[in-house]
Amino acid sequence: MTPPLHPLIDNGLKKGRSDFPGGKLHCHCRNDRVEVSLSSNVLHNHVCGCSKCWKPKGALFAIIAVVPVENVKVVANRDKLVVVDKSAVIQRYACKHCGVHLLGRIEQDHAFKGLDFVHVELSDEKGWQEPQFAAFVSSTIEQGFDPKEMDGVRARLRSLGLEPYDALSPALMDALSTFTGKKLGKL
Ligand SMILES: N[C@@H](CCC(=O)N[C@@H](CS)C(=O)NCC(=O)O)C(=O)O
Ligand SMILES: [Zn+2]
Ligand SMILES: [Zn+2]
Repeated sequence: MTPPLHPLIDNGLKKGRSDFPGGKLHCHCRNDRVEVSLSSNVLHNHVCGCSKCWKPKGALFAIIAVVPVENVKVVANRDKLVVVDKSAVIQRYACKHCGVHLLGRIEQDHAFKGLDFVHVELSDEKGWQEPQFAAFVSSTIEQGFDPKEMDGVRARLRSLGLEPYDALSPALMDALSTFTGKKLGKL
């Protein structure tokens, strides 16, 4: 028995719609919810096992995607947002009351600058791009997950169509290395 991975995928993946126009994300507060409006669908949606991405209680993975910053707008209760770790590459803005991460932004020179990181499960709308792969799978061990159970977790991810990686997907790793190669003048 594999443990719950994430409520959005535990009962199988639901495919998104290519014509999905975006929607609103909101935090988990009962009142005065922080709201973020996205004016497009997301890209590169994936599950992430790292310790920094916000995940719902009991889930082994986060589900996280990117969206161009110009398509992202905080539309309600922005004053409740705080940066979780100012030293991180991704500045993750969390609701200081419920702890949910509403968006992650990269301010420094970086391959992914210009893309915000968001969790589509914070939306009531259906049609968001479904997860495409699993990232930072081995990082779950750092948070206490039994290394002996990793084969089962990877098999379960594969059965859902989510190829497991211990960093990002090859395409995203290539994008990061292309950026570095150019910066170093090697490309
Ligand atoms: N093993 C580390 C990996 C952390 C990590 O590198 N996370 C990736 C995926 S979200 C990243 O890009 N982090 C940049 C950041 O957190 O700013 C952990 O679990 O904390
Ligand atoms: Zn909240
Ligand atoms: Zn992560």
